[in-house]
Amino acid sequence: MTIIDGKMLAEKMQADLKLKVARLQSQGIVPGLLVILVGEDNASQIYVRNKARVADKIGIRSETLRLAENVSEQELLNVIEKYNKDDNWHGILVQLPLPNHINEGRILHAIDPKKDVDGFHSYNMGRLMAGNPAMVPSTPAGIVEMLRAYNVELSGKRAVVVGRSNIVGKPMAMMLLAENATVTIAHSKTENLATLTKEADVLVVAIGRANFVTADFIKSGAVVIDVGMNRDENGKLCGDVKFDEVSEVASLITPVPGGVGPMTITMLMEQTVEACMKSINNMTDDRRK
Ligand SMILES: Nc1nc(=O)c2c([nH]1)NC[C@@H]1CN(c3ccc(C(=O)N[C@@H](CCC(=O)O)C(=O)O)cc3)C=[N+]21
Ligand SMILES: [Mg+2]
Repeated sequence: MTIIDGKMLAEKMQADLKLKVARLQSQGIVPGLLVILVGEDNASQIYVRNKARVADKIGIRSETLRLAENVSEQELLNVIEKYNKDDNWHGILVQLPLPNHINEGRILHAIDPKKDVDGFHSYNMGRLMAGNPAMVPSTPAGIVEMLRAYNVELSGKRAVVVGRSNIVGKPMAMMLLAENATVTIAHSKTENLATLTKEADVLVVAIGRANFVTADFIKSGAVVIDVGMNRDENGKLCGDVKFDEVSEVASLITPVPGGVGPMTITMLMEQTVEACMKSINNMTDDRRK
């Protein structure tokens, strides 16, 4: 069994990105990522801080705009509109979850799809579904990068994704399909889940329940990707997969922490740089017109 080192791969990609950003900087261009954080949710504060730290390391200018928990939907929409128009910001990310009084879908749709580094806007989701991806959600994109780095064969293989969220499960299934895997999406209503997952050559687990997936869910030699980010009964960070026993059965497995999480952040940065480069090309195109 081999542990997929997401942290190391993320650091390598960050070093490559740093060079790319340095080249942009020598032309006087600095990619900018605006993160909007509503309220005081503890986990969100940590994630946002991590994003800012990685942006800084790569040379991306980032700013976290903190809005009060009781900010109105309209105020938030106004803020997004302002940054949509501001050419200095190439990426805009609204940290989820949002407070209940705010309609998440309406907010995500207010972000200019060109600046939607999360890939959550329906335009970008549609592009992914159409097989012509633009901005893509960073968690599944990071998983595809990990599978590629570890030479995991996907074509013709049986992939099972547990979880059907718009931010992980659904886009993950589309990306695996694009790699010619035979894809099944399972979820909380799926009957005989373990029987199904036991058929998976590649199993992606994104259900949000600590240590839910045990060794009896796993085909011998399977590749297991754990998207979970939970706290166990001792408050320790853990995934959706019971690592100790599943790693006995799997051929490759991601740890938590140090697996999917660092790759998620890195792909966000990559998309910010990509958005910046595209915006320059568009400006050049406009001048040519
Ligand atoms: N608009 C939006 N975009 C997101 O991408 C987004 C979001 N909202 N809301 C919350 C989730 C969660 N998420 C994580 C990213 C990195 C780690 C990460 O780096 N985890 C570290 C451990 C971090 C720790 O120690 O707590 C690891 O797995 O090694 C975790 C979680 C992004 N999300
Ligand atoms: Mg994650």
